[in-house]
Amino acid sequence: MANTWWEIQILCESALEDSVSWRLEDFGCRGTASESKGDSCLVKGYLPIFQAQLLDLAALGLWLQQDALCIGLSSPTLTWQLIDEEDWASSWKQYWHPQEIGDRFLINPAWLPSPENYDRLVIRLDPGVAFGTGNHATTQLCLESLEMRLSQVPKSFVSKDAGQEPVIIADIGCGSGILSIGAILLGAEKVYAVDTDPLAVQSTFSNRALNEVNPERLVPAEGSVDILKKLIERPVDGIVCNILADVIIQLVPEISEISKPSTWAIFSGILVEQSTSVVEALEKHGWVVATMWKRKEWCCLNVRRT
Ligand SMILES: C[S@@+](CC[C@H](N)C(=O)[O-])C[C@H]1O[C@@H](n2cnc3c(N)ncnc32)[C@H](O)[C@@H]1O
Repeated sequence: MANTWWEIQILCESALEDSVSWRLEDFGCRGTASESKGDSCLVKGYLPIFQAQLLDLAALGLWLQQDALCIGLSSPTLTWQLIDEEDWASSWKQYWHPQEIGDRFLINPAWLPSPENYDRLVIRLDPGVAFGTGNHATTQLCLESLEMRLSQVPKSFVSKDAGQEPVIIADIGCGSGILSIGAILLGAEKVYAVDTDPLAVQSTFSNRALNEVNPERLVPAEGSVDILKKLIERPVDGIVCNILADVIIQLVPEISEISKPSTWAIFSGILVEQSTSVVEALEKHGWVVATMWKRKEWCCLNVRRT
C-alpha cells in the first residue's frame, strides 16, 4: 500500500479547469494533468494514499461545487480510484511535455535529454513532486516577471568584479524550486527557498541537483518567512512569492521585515477579484504596485518599496 496513490478525476466545464487544478494542488496533490473534452475538461490529480481519506475526498467535492457555483458554472463531477506508483508515473509522462515560458525559459521533464545548442535557459524538473511544473499561469507569470527584474544582472558570476552588488533572492513557497532555479539561471547570486511542506523542500533539493546548481547558491529550508529571517545575512534584493492571496496578506508584515528600500517583490497566486485586498495589505506596509499582469483568472503583482 505504501506505493499506492489516489487518482482523483474531475470532469468540469473548461472555464473551471484552472481553479480545479489549483484546488487539487492546494489539497496536496503531487501533480495534476488535464485533457480537453470539447467544452469540458478532465482534470486528474494524484495524491499518496496516506494523505487523504474518503471523507477528505468528499469534502474536496463540496469545495469544488462551491467554486463552480461562485462563478456561475455547473457542478463538476468528481470520481476517484486507487492506482499503483507505476501507473501514476506513466500517466504523468503522457501529459507533461517540454514547455517554453516567456522569452528565456524552457521547462524540460527530467526524463528527456536537455536540448543542445538551444537559445533558452533550460530548467529540468521531476514532476513526481510538489507544485511547480510551469504549467500553471501563476508560475509562468512569476518566471516572466523574474526575466524582467533580472534582465540587468550579468549572466555569469562576474558581478562582484564588475562592482555590481550580487543579487540575493527569497523564494517563499518554493514548491518544486522552479522559480529559484529560474532566478539562478538569470544570474541571481543566491536564492533562499522556503516552503512549509517538507515534500516541497525535498523536491527543491532534488531539482537543485538535477539542474547542477551549486548548493551554496540555492538554499532550501522548511518553514516560511520566520526561517528566512534566521537564514539571510542581509535584507534581500528580491522576493518571489507564489502562494494564495489570503496567505500573502498574512505574510506581508513579516516579508516587509526582510526587505530594504531597494527591494522588489513579485506576488502571484492571486485571483483577479482578490487583487484589491492584496494591494491594500501591501500598501499598508510600504509597498507600491508597479505593474499587475493578468493571465486567465490569475494576476501577478510586481511591487517595490515606497
Ligand atoms: C502555488 S505553490 C508555488 C510553487 C512554485 N513556487 C511555483 O511558482 O510554481 C505554493 C507553495 O507555497 C507553499 N506554502 C503555502 N503556505 C506557505 C507559507 N505560509 N509559507 C511558505 N510556503 C507556503 C505550499 O506548500 C506550496 O508548495
